[in-house]
Amino acid sequence: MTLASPRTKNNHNCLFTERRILLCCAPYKESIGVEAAWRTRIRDGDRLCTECVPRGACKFGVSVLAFDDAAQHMRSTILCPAAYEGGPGVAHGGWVCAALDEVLGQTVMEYHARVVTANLSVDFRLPVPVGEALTGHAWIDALDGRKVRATGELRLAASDAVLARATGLFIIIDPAHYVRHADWLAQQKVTGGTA
Ligand SMILES: CCCCCCCCCC(=O)SCCNC(=O)CCNC(=O)[C@H](O)C(C)(C)COP(=O)(O)OP(=O)(O)OC[C@H]1O[C@@H](n2cnc3c(N)ncnc32)[C@H](O)[C@@H]1OP(=O)(O)O
Repeated sequence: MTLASPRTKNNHNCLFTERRILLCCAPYKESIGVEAAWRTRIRDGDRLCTECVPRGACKFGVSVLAFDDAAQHMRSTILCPAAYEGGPGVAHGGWVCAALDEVLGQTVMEYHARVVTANLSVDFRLPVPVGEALTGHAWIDALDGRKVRATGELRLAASDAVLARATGLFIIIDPAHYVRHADWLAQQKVTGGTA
């Protein structure tokens, strides 16, 4: 498959910022190994964490997202950056949790609404190599009011071996969530990082 074809553009409202975003198809499907039916979105600015927005990329190395809408299943390409090396050549467990949080969270937000993670349970099955192509998989298990449960896996792209698995509980938040937090924090006599 040639990757040189221009992106197919669709206007779409970003769930978080209400900005118009692009849903992009085709260019990187091959890298993620997805069938043509999967809808692929390149992460060029939409639904990134606040600190990642200026650089237009996820700091944890979660890049292309592809969706099987019928199954509410997401696949993503992931590479553990060298900065998150823990043991020699392998990822720090904190990065594994962060990457799975990202993969599950993106899936829940794609199919439901803006959420925060209330609970994440991770099984570390095998060490995760740094700088090696990985895939993230996640799917929705259940929706119950504001609670969304999802499961996800981090796999080695070369063999599809499952390296880590997580289940998560995500809570749908309203637009005032972070305003309430800022108000709460203002009452806590915080010092802005000084001891
Ligand atoms: C924008 C780009 C995003 C890219 C994707 C990244 C995804 C990553 C997402 C994250 O990592 S978010 C950061 C980590 N998470 C947090 O900081 C959340 C901190 N916790 C909270 O803000 C609040 O505790 C929370 C919003 C989760 C809940 O508070 P609320 O006051 O809104 O709800 P409430 O406490 O009434 O709980 C609602 C329901 O959830 C249940 N619940 C809440 N936390 C729970 C918990 N930990 N375990 C089990 N159940 C829980 C709770 O029992 C209740 O169930 P019922 O409706 O059946 O009564």
